[in-house]
Amino acid sequence: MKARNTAPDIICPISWEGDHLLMLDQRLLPWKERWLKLRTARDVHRAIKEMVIRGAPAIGIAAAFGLVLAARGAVRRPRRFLETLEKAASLLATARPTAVNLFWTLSRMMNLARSLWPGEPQEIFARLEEEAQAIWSEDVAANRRMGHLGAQLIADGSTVLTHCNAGALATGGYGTALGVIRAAVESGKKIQVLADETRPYLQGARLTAWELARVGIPVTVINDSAAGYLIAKGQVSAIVVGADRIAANGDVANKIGTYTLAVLASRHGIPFYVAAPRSTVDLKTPEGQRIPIEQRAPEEVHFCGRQRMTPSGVEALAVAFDVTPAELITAIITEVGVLRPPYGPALEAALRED
Ligand SMILES: CSC[C@@H](O)[C@@H](O)C(=O)COP(=O)(O)O
Repeated sequence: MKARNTAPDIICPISWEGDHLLMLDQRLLPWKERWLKLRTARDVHRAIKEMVIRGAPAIGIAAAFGLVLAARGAVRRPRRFLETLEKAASLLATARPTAVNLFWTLSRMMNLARSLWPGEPQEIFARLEEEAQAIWSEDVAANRRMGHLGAQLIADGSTVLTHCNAGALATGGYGTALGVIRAAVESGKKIQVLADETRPYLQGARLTAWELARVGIPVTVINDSAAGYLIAKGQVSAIVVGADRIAANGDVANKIGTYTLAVLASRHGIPFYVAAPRSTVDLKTPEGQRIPIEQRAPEEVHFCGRQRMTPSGVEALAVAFDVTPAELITAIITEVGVLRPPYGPALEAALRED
């Protein structure tokens, strides 16, 4: 069954068309709005790896539809149905290592497939399609709930700094960190947003700025290295970011540069909030140092667009994420409540909630 969001203020990175997945190519934003047609799990794997889609919850949702596409193709080879799905899940799991949402959705989808096997492939395909749609709509609902809860932490007249893109493009729609900002604005508060450009991939300059402009929230893009100066001058009231993985003790992996902001927030006594759904919590990883951190191709640092910025012969290191220790985080905003330290028991309790 087709599924898409059509309301004008709803930005959504994917559209499920019943026999293929449409994906907004985030590599081309804000210059071009091009939708790619994906027909196989292999297409989805490539799209995640190459950052056509990015952001922890969005990667997870895309992977769920990758499995739906694999199931659709496997209906024609019923005897190898489950084996085909297992292979597709293993492939999708290699797309990116840090965002735990990818592994969470793959195991949710595969647990369902295994529980229905042996069975009628067409029927299992239909159930997987429903499950992927449920994962997607649950994410949007979680975003809205987080937005509502998080907005209460943001005072009228605040200037909020955010990093990377934790908005509708990075989720099923609406956003985590940007959801908090959007909900604060929707509740009538006057909010200024500062968006770090987020070198090298420029998720802040390209995507956060595009998204906020689209929903009519004024945003000022700053170069990443300006954050310390502005915070020291008292020009930032709070920092709100998303997360790619939250370890059992509350340490948070997020886009490289997040840790620097948390240190600055602590030094200058401003709140540092993380907004993330429970699908981003990984209780199996005890602490942040155990979270696998993605390193991307050095070209992402060497180049700005098509222009090489470094002399030939020098090396570059493209570390994609860092870890912010729990002690630097003022609160973790989830869909079931605003968690405060100590995060270990708070996260465990949040995951037990219905
Ligand atoms: C709601 S998205 C939270 C995070 O996934 C986001 O802040 C982030 O770090 C994304 O990194 P990316 O490399 O663009 O996938």
